[in-house]
Amino acid sequence: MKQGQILGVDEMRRQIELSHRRSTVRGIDPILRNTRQALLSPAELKAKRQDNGDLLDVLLPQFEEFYNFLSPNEFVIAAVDPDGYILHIEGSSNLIENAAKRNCIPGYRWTEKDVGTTAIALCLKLESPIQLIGDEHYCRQAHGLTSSTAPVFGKDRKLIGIIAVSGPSDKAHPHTLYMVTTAARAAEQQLRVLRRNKELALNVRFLDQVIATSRTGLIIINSGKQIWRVNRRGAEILKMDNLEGQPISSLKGLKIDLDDVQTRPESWVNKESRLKINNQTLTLIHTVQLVMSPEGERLGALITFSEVKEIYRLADTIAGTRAHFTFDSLVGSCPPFVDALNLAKRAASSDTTVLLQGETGTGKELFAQAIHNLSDRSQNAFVPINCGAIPANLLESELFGYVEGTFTGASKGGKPGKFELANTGTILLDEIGDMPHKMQVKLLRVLQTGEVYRIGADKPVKINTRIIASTHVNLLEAIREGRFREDLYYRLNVFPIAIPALNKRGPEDILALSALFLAENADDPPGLSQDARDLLCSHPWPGNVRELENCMQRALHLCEGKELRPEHLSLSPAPADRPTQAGTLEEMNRKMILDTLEATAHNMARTAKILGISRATLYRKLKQYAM
Ligand SMILES: Nc1ncnc2c1ncn2[C@@H]1O[C@H](COP(=O)(O)OP(=O)(O)OP(=O)(O)O)[C@@H](O)[C@H]1O
Repeated sequence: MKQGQILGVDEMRRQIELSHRRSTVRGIDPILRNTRQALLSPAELKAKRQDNGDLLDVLLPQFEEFYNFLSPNEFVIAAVDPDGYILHIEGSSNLIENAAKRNCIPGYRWTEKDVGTTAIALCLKLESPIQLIGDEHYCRQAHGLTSSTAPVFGKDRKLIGIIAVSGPSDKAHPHTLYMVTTAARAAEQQLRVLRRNKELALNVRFLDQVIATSRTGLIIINSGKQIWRVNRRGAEILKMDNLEGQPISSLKGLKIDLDDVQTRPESWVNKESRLKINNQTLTLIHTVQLVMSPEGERLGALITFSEVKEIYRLADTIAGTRAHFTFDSLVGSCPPFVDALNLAKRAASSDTTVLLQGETGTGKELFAQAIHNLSDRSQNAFVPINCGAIPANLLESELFGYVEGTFTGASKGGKPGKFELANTGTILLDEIGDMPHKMQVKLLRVLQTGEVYRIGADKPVKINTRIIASTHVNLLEAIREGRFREDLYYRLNVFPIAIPALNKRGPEDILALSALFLAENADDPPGLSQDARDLLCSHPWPGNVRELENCMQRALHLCEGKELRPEHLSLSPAPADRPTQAGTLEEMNRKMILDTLEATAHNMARTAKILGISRATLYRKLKQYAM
């Protein structure tokens, strides 16, 4: 027996007979029937009708069709839910009145258990169309009738309802069963369409939400390159509404070649474009992807884009180039240090170029970060670059970037330099005194024009970058020796700030910084013995605060008790005991560097750390001593 198919005559008769036997066994009275037939309250019936709203919406118009062929004075038509409850019945009022006498009205349940053998009960049980004629009904009251029923299936062939038609036996015809079955199939088809429409509407609503709430700008164009949709973020970035319907070429500077996207899709990923919008230049990073139909027809394209400064900000957060230090994190109270702090705070409130001067490790980068963080640019990038540590031939591309195809292997779409990355933010040109002469000329031009040329570019990029330069070198001396351009010096020396060496800051600052580094590196830091304090205050600190920080970290490793003593500090005796001749000191430095390099297997970072100097200083010393 196949679900949903009309049974052969013999099989139908056999099933009717079996049902009669079950009805007898169940003790259903053929005259009175089952007095305990289930009945819904009006509220329950209402709820059931609502639950089966889609089924009724589809079936009721079908019932009207029936009455084109059958008379409402002779036939009633009913919709039944999959539990056997009649949800709706139609026919003339006379017929409905008669049907009511047999409980054949909405709210009553018509399973075999309730009413014995009926077309509804058998259709529920067998999930196949059924026709009962006359005394095939178990109930005598229905003996003059012929009833035809057909199941309606929903998703995954699940029974979702039944159509039932009943009328006088002499008017009925086997065709009635076919009519009911055909109506059930038509209802199923309509329900499928209804379901698909609902799913589609849900998908469209979901997609609309995704597009609208995406934090990336989106433009969808059709195959004729006409803008079809722009999402909220896209309109925000472009500062334009009502772009829909316009050609994509109306965005000046955004060139889209769909044929090229099709043949070389990889070259349309993360491309850079400069758009001219309301007389302003907007730099976008965008990716273009084709949208194709399943048949391979080009429907259009999706353009995803972000403002370049958003990307830089993100890169910056990930690469850790954000400025963390503020003036609150700068420890020191001696007058020259406080003077430097006050000057730096004043510098923060303007956009002037600042020149930080101080020995290595005095905290020049910290000052630069603190200035940036107190300035109006604090929400934008802080980009430091060590001009002394980058090989001369790479420095130009690092600072200014390059355009696509400048050199073999140059990354696709070119690469922005540090000046561009720091646009609307701050660039720190660290170790400016070590900048190669050729680059000094180029830097001077940037300072004069406020524009940078990427290597290979014929057009400049306007930049709005605040410049802080720092140096451990005495620049005036460097000018005298011809190593530094005087014109560049005057451009940089607009707001000079001198950061004092640690040995000029006095015992209070040395001890305050020592306490800070101990607290930063241990949960329960030990105290300093008087001897240790004396030693710290008399040490010359050639590596300044950085050397002190390293010294404290090392001491914490060596000290196991509650008190830090001189032997934990691993500092050489007071400077008075050291040879003072310049040549000897140089030799000692050279030897110390060589020994440490050997001990660390030439690991530059570790060597610099052990010696308490920056890596840049180590490289400089290596160059100086021709090692
Ligand atoms: N006033 C300060 N308060 C707290 N920590 C400081 C202070 N000054 C310097 N430091 C510490 O000293 C270290 C060196 O600072 P920074 O890198 O800014 O020095 P620098 O002068 O830029 O060095 P270089 O010239 O070698 O690049 C930092 O790790 C920082 O933790």
